[in-house]
Amino acid sequence: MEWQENKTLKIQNLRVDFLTKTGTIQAVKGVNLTVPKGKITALVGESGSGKSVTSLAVLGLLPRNGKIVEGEITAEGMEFGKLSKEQKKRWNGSTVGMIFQDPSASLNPLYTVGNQITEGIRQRQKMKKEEAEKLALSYLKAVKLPNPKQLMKKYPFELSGGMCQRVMIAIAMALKPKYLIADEPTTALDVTVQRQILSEIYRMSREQKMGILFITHDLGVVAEIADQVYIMQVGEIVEAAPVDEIFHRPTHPYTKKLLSAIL
Ligand SMILES: Nc1ncnc2c1ncn2[C@@H]1O[C@H](COP(=O)(O)OP(=O)(O)OP(=O)(O)O)[C@@H](O)[C@H]1O
Ligand code: NI
Repeated sequence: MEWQENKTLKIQNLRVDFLTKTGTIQAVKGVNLTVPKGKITALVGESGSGKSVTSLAVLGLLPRNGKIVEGEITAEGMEFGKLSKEQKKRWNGSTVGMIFQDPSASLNPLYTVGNQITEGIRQRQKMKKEEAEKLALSYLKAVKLPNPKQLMKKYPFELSGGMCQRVMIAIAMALKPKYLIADEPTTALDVTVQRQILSEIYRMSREQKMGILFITHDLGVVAEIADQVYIMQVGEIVEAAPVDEIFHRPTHPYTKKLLSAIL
């Protein structure tokens, strides 16, 4: 798959090791991945294959014992490894945004929902508080959260998991990152909410030309929204192809196994 350089988030030969008491774990072993703008790229693989570690590495958010030992991550003409501390802060959020697997862990428990979205908006563009609040309200409406006005005054602990997840998506929309990594964003949500979130994510990719890396176990979801698919197994990408090819002409035995499990 060929994509224009300046319109992709590119991960090249990424290796991530974890140091543990019992030795070194090679969690990611030379991953190559290209996420083009305006499209949805799915990253699929069994539990423990290194999907979350790959995305945390892209954001510079690896746990303390994790280390990028090799590789390059580039977007918008910048190479992540060469950025200053300040630039890395900006990269995280405005170049690449993330919706985490566990939404309760990614919202700040000390601030109201309204505060968190409004601050996100004002970080990105200078505007009066009232204006930012209006905009925040419109993003909460866009993710179909009920009673958005009251919701603005609530703290994360007052919300369900599904609501937190939608708030995270609203924040991602407000920050308008060039790329968004969504790590299992709809696991543990009921089906109706799941559908709404998927269609919001799809809309962001098309309308805002956002490049989305969508991590999931669910091949049904992949078939529905992804443009291209990467299959990961024990720290490596074993197959990469446009979505139709993966479903109709899988080449790797592991991909075939995954597909046979859902058919
Ligand atoms: N802090 C850590 N210390 C040691 N090993 C870790 C650490 N974090 C992750 N790992 C290891 O890295 C590997 C990849 O984990 P990762 O969370 O990326 O898997 P995943 O593909 O996201 O799985 P899941 O689908 O369950 O979310 C696993 O073997 C895991 O044990
Ligand atoms: Ni994960």
